[in-house]
Amino acid sequence: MEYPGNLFVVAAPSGAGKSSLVKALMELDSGVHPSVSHTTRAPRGQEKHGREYFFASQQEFDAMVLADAFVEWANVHGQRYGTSKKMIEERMAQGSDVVLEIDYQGAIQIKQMYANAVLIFILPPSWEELRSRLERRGEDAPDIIELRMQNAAVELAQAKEFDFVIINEVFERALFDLKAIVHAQRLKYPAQRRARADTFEALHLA
Ligand SMILES: Nc1ncnc2c1ncn2[C@@H]1O[C@H](COP(=O)(O)OP(=O)(O)OP(=O)(O)O)[C@@H](O)[C@H]1O
Ligand SMILES: Nc1nc2c(ncn2[C@@H]2O[C@H](COP(=O)(O)O)[C@@H](O)[C@H]2O)c(=O)[nH]1
Repeated sequence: MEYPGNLFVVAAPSGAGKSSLVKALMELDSGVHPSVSHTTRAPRGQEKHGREYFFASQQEFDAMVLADAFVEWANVHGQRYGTSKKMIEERMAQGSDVVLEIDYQGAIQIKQMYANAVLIFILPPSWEELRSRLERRGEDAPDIIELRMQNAAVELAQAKEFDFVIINEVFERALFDLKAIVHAQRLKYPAQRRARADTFEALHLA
């Protein structure tokens, strides 16, 4: 089914900067809305239930899997994470663009379900910088950082499966690339060209 809203999937190894980029994009563009995932991991820092994630017990997560409530879910860094089908389909049906910050396994499942979804992979500029961003963020214990660095090797090998790759070295440059992808996608399908409908009419392309 084709919805009036677009679906963007942003994946990256932990620490590459996807949350920072998506947050900055949403501050600039009120047409892009996040999907809040469910996870079995515990909240960290200032995270709030319903804002960063819906924090679920193993039993609650199992029940959602059984009820077919997730459009995708995966095991990531030893925890389970999933995207609610109802949340994203309602938003896209209303004409909102939805952005998912999920791992590569989820991204591949999403592309199988929604052929028009745009898959974007964020690369760090180097392994050293990836580790140092995880350390500087100061939210994960050393053993968790080690696990995330090991998983990053597997994740980076999946970048070639994505529609676009952005290198997040200079933050503003990476944000510019992300904005350009979003704007270009909005012009692609007739139902999504509202912002420049006048141009398409003038060119007899409406
Ligand atoms: N271009 C950049 N240059 C320097 N630091 C950056 C850049 N982009 C993001 N950061 C910093 O790197 C850290 C990791 O970024 P962020 O939390 O956005 O990563 P993430 O990919 O969303 O990680 P996770 O998957 O674990 O949530 C943060 O402290 C962020 O401020
Ligand atoms: N497949 C999915 N992956 C998800 C989802 N929500 C988040 N994630 C990914 O998990 C890791 C770790 O996140 P963190 O918040 O614990 O640092 C990261 O790669 C996320 O993108 C989801 O719904 N599905």
